[in-house]
Amino acid sequence: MSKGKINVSVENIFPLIKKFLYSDHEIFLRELISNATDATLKLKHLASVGEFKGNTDDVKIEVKIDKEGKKIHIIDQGIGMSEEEVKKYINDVAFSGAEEFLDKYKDEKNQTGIIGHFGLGFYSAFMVADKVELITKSFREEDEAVKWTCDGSPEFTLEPVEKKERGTEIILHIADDSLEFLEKARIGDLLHKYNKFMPVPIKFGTREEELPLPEGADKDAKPEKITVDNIINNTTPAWTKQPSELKEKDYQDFYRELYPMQFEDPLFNIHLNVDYPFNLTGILFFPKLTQNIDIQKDKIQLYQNQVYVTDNVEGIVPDFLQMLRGVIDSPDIPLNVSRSYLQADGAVKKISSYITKKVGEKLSSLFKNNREEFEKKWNDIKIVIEYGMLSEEKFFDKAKSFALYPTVDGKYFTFDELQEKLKPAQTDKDGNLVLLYASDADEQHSFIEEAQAKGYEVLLMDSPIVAHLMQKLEGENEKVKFSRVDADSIDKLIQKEENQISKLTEDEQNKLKEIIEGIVPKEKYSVQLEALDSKSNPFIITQPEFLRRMKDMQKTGGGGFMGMSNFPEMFNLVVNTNNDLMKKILSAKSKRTEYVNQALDLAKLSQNLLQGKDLTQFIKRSFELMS
Ligand SMILES: Nc1ncnc2c1ncn2[C@@H]1O[C@H](COP(=O)(O)OP(=O)(O)OP(=O)(O)O)[C@@H](O)[C@H]1O
Repeated sequence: MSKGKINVSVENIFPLIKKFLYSDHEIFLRELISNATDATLKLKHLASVGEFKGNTDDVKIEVKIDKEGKKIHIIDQGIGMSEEEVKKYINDVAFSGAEEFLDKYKDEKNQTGIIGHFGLGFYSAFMVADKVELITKSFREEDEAVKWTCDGSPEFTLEPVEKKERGTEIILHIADDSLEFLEKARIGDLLHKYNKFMPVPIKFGTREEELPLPEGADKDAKPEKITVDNIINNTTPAWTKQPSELKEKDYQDFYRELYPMQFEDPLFNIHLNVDYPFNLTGILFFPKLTQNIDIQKDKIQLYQNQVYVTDNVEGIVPDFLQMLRGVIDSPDIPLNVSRSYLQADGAVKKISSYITKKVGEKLSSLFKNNREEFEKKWNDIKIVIEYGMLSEEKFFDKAKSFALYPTVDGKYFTFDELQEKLKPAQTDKDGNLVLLYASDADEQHSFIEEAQAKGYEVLLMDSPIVAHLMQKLEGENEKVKFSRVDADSIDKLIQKEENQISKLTEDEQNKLKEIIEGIVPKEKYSVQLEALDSKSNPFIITQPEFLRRMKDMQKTGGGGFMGMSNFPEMFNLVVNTNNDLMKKILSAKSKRTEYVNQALDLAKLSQNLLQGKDLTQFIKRSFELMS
């Protein structure tokens, strides 16, 4: 037996490991299984080039819990190590790796969000164990098996040991503060979280399996049961295959495998596959999204060579695509660095723009190949696309060809089509194309009807960030204006000629204004007389487009409009001087106030603004006016 002292600058590195990585103790299992996987894949590689002659078909990794003995065993059948290799790799390399890692970690301990904790490797075992044994036999027949033992101090022992099978067994003597890891359920969860797609089969206990009944067996015959290895992972998940090998069903099945609690099918998927200038594979799914852009639980998962790292893909996947689901796997993403570094990293930037490009291409081909289907999906994908158009200039350019603007009656236009088809009817006297829209087809029903009666199209723009998008589109297209149908009377929204003729004389108009202002609450309504079509409603309540849009934008985080949401609710009361009611108001003696209030309440009613006491009064007054 030989004894030695690990050459380290810190007297005792292990308490440090524990302290710094306190919250992440669980990663020891991922690290040790990754090492076992590497050792197995190396052996397979040697076999493929003829340097190893044995059979590597059924090699696996086993994780065993010995609850009574307070031990966890991780056993592989990989290349193993000779005595010299243990000295070199475990005492020197692994240790320097751990030390280097801690150095980095110390510097960045105040920076939140280090992704994964790669680079710690073998010594992470000491986060949960107070003694670690490593028993290993190299694939080279002539090398003797050795056992390395270390109790957490820099001293270790190395001695020959009896071991016939090739490979490495790590025995963790679990420390008293980590006994949770002796629970089968805890280890089962960890294996499921980190290892469910690793490339080498991982055995964790056994399970019973029923054999199929022989042909012609009795109806009541019980199938025979056998005990088989409980393999916890799928070694060839869908993203590791070529798109040509996969059918739609395979993608759907993989979605279920990733998110067993999702019952709705994804709308479509995007298979990512590049090897130059960086390596990246993965599958992204477009889920059905609702109005709700709340943070969701099932997120995109990041893997490195099939090892789960994190589901925080900030910086790697562009913001607007973080509402998608799926997997990305890349060995080229630096994992043990802070996020600010990540965002500045050239490779990572390229990955992010590659993903954006791929998503754009997929959407564009879906639109071109089957517009009808695309239109059906629009409502579920629009938030992602609109958000993308606002946040990524390149995506905005790409999305111009497939972003859709639906009308309240179910027609879909692209922006180009809107301009082409609506221009003749909806251009105002100043040459602006006015695009009318509603945010709620029921609430703005009477306004929509007025617009449609004039032959105008009304778009339905109801997603939460659409105000920002309209702002951007107007910025890019000088002669295009968006206007909500209830922002003014329809003749004012698309004003065709300069002066409309009023049936009232100027004196009458002044008098009318005075009367109405004396009755309606001043702080709420600004009274505007307009000579509209005599068939148009007498009173119309509107909220100026600018004011309302700024408020909408502020709700969803628009810069520069601070304080807008505190702005008092203010409306325009458009009074149609050509409606016959005005004559009645002017000449009425006894019922003037009632007429004005009645007309005001009706205008409120059509805007869904009549409630509570006002509604009760309205009903009462209506009956009185009838009697
Ligand atoms: N199960 C194993 N079988 C064979 N060799 C192993 C095994 N575990 C560790 N080693 C050797 O010990 C070395 C150090 O392991 P360690 O986990 O500390 O770092 P690493 O795997 O090289 O890198 P990483 O920091 O990514 O984990 C490995 O490179 C490998 O040569």
